[in-house]
Amino acid sequence: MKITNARVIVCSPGRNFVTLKIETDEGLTGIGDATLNGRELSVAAYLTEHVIPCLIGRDAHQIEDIWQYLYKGAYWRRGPVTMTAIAAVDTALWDIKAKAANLPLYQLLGGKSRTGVMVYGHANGRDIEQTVEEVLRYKEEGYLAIRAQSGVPGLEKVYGVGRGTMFYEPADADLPSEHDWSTAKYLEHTPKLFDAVRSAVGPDIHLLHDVHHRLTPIEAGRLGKALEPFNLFWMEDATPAENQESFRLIRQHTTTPLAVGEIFNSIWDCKDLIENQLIDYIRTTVVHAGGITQLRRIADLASLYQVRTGCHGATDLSPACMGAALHFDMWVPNFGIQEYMRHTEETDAVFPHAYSFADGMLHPGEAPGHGVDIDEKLAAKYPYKRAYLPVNRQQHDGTLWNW
Ligand SMILES: O=C(O)[C@@H](O)[C@@H](O)[C@H](O)[C@H](O)CO
Ligand SMILES: [Mg+2]
Repeated sequence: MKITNARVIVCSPGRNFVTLKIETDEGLTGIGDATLNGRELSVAAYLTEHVIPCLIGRDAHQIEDIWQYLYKGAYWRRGPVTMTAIAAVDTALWDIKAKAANLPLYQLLGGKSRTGVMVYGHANGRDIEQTVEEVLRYKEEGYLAIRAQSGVPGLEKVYGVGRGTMFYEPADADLPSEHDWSTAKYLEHTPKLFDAVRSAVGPDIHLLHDVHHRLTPIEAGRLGKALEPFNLFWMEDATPAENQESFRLIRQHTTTPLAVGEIFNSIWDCKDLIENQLIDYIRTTVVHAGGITQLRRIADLASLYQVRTGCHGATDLSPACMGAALHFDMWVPNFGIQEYMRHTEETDAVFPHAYSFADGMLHPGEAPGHGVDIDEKLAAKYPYKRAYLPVNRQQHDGTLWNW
């Protein structure tokens, strides 16, 4: 089955998405997500200018060979742009292979290992009271796991707290907006938030929190320790992960489980943290970590050390990524949890999909392939709009900080 054509579709149904569509001489097509939030057009150009010409005429079934060809053949290995582009090709090819077999993708990976994919929803509010209300709303909707983020007194805007409540979308401006940050205020507030949330929601719901890279290692150790009484499922991205040794320091101070990896793009970024058992959950997902082909390798490595998966699933990852991730989640033996930040209705309409939510779980559906398509006519009605994630500056002197 030969690849006859491939093209990049950029659209903005409420937010920007980049999608790769591959066509074959047998009439089968597949799609893959290629969205890199705030840097979208770099991946679109990488695919159009440098990858697509190399795909035409290749056997669509040779997924592994094409992966190696794009990875080793680029000479310049790894990096978010390259790996997102490779992921898009890989996802589209797995979609095609599963359609050719007339099977849902999870069957090709090894079949179902569970009845559904446990997800965590995002509860956020401007203060503790509103966040507690939101957590209870998610519980009411059947969620088994809930991430809680709240506004911090004295800070105007913080990561994780949006304009509306059900749909959180941080990319919001033609140029990056600038927020104030105060570690002291955040550290003072967050244990109080989880004290209130845990007593309102009871012991059975899994609670999660995303620190979003904003603490130093020793501050992260202190927060993890302070949160121990509230029994978190995980504390995510407690400190920036370029210096992975720093996780050793956090580990020495807390038994709160640690999750890392949504911004990693290769197995090499994950290796030391996993092998040294410095984390409990690995957050890489299909789109930014080289597709299904590499994600399986990361998960297999993680399984040797009892590290479980927790795929990233924010709104800037398109339904095509979510669909593929859910098939992976159905199969992967060391599954932990899947993030589920709901897309808007406009996005869902552009990407018709077979997955659905019921009783705290997502189900990938039984459609052949990964079960997600793109309505190109509808997509064309939503042209690309430049948008960026915000940046943080220290409140007292304006020093640029992590957002
Ligand atoms: O855990 C998460 O979902 C995040 O950290 C994301 O919201 C992240 O900020 C975005 O994916 C950035 O594009
Ligand atoms: Mg995160």
